Amino acid sequence: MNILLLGYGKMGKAIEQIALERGHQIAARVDAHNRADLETIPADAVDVVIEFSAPESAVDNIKSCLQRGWPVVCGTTGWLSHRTEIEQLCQEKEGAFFYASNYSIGVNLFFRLNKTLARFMRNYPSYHVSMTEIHHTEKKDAPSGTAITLAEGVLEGLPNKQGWVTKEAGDDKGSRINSTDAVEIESLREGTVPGTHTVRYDSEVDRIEITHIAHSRQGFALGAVIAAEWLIGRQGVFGMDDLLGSIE
Ligand SMILES: NC(=O)C1=CN([C@@H]2O[C@H](COP(=O)(O)OP(=O)(O)OC[C@H]3O[C@@H](n4cnc5c(N)ncnc54)[C@H](O)[C@@H]3O)[C@@H](O)[C@H]2O)C=CC1
Ligand SMILES: O=C(O)C1=N[C@H](C(=O)O)C[C@H](O)C1
Repeated sequence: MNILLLGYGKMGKAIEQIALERGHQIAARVDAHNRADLETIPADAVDVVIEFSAPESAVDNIKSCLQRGWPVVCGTTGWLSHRTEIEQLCQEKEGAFFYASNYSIGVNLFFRLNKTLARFMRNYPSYHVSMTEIHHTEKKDAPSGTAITLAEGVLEGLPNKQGWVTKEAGDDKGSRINSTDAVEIESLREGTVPGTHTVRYDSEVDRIEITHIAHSRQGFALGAVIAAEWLIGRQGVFGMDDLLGSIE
């Protein structure tokens, strides 16, 4: 397939390498400096777009591609307040849009483990749930998209919790509630860490915790290419549960 890489930074380059290894072609590489080129690329030169750019550019990028009739696989985080708008545009254009806060298969297994653990903990209110995510110092958004998905999974299993809050300031980005009623998320930025997520349940006497550690960006990149292969020929709005469900 002919892939348009929209955003050619750390992830764009990792995706290019895996796409070439899997026998695909790169139709174009569009980054901030040549963003205007997007409008000049012939529509039939592109089978699918893989968009990994920045929180402030993702929405415009996705809209431009859906307007051109291109299927879009998006991994950019930090723009989800516009999700409904994008999903409506996709339906209106009869297009195809795939989003995941994390394309790694391992993280998606971890998402399922997290939901199961949260259901187990429902009857043990003496445990306080909190999360920590660690990423490289270039990361623009906090908490990470993955941490937000994990928090949503915890909230599904623990109906008494009322939202998530960022730990440092208590100035939540999810909902304005007391942190004892909420899932606390701590965001740390260290060196070149690709992505580490921990969910923990602490009581007076012990702690239960689960951690996913990405050793590199390879897992994210491979998942994004597999999602692009899967998306071609489909119409609608999709996520990793659709993809994994279809290959289980
Ligand atoms: N869903 C997932 O599995 C993963 C998501 N991410 C997310 O992907 C995004 C990109 O991550 P990285 O590649 O590490 O960042 P990066 O900063 O290395 O690369 C982003 C690139 O986008 C470019 N860019 C900025 N504005 C643009 C525009 N208007 N059009 C096209 N390109 C533009 C930048 O110049 C830069 O080269 C982030 O939001 C990150 O959180 C990262 C890893 C995995
Ligand atoms: O910015 C990153 O690097 C990553 N971003 C994603 C997120 O916000 O969850 C996924 C991964 O953790 C790496």
